[in-house]
Amino acid sequence: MTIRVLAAGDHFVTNSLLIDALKREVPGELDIRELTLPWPVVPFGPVGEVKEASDVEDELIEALRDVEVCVTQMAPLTRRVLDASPALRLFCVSRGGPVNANLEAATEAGVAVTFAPGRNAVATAEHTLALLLAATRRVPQTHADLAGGVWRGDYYRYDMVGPELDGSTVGLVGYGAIGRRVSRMLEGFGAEVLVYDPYVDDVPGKVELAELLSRSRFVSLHARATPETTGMIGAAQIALMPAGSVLVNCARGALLDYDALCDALESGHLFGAALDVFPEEPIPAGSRLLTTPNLVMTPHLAGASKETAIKAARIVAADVARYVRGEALAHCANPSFATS
Ligand SMILES: NC(=O)c1ccc[n+]([C@@H]2O[C@H](COP(=O)([O-])OP(=O)(O)OC[C@H]3O[C@@H](n4cnc5c(N)ncnc54)[C@H](O)[C@@H]3O)[C@@H](O)[C@H]2O)c1
Ligand SMILES: O=C(O)[C@H](O)COP(=O)(O)O
Repeated sequence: MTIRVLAAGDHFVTNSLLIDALKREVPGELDIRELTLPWPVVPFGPVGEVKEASDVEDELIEALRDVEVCVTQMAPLTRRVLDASPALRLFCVSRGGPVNANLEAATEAGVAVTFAPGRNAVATAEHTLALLLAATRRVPQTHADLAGGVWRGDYYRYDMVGPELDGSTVGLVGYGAIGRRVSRMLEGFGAEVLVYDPYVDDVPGKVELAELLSRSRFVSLHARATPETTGMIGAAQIALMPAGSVLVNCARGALLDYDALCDALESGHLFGAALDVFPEEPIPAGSRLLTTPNLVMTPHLAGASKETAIKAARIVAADVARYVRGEALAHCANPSFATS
């Protein structure tokens, strides 16, 4: 039996990556169609022109005609798309969460939704370390000095450079795929790692949040944005961090009070901070973040790498293979859904 599959790729997880992975992982005959989506479709962070999900629904509905399986990063699985696509049984999202799928509607329609946890853990962890070190070693500021023709000697003043990682305590808030990877990297730097994550057990260094904050010279956020984690690091929490500490957020803007962070950088309580994610993306013109001292920022790109895209395609294709073989799906997101 031939299964009709739609590869709905974009410029990150491309159709060619999705199709290569399907051909490698999935047994039997596939009839693969392709749709290339604009980047991004909401609700992903902005790169280039942002399209509303409703703008691509019509194209998607047309491409999904008689299609049983769809593999994609961005395609919006809305109630309207589901209603118009009765042949669809499996929708595989190559992201850390199936954020572009209406799970409730998909479950009602009998469509299994999968996702690709951990596919960007290495890229995000490496970027976290890059930002942490850039903020601590003042890399952007010293580069800007040099580019401006200034060779400053005062970086040899002890108060101008941050603490060494070796022998320092680093607090990780959130100990999932990325937090664990960062922890492994920090071992190589000789740092002591503390962890706050109420949902993991048996982790060496697990402490309560207040203890983590008050003992850590570096704090890095790696929890998902949930009602519980929203605003979890505000002025009171930053005040607990030792003077001269460094705070990094490569997780989600919602976790952190950015005004409180700017206050702590301006007062000098924090030595530095580094951010890859923001409450509003792109950062609006005139934002205080753009003029706050000792802040290193990148435009929500921590998870981006060629390897992330390849792993993402492989993870979703492996679940398509399980579906074809009638096995339980490894990363099924539907609550109380029969996964085989
Ligand atoms: N900047 C980027 O490009 C980028 C890329 C990938 C992921 N992310 C973000 O990084 C974060 C971590 O991603 P991940 O793949 O490791 O996710 P994950 O789901 O593997 O891990 C998240 C961890 O957060 C923990 N957690 C939940 N509630 C918590 C709480 N109240 N306090 C502390 N920890 C809590 C969970 O138990 C889990 O261990 C997410 O916010 C994700 O959206 C950002
Ligand atoms: O920020 C990304 O690449 C994204 O932040 C991915 O996040 P996700 O793991 O929630 O898809």
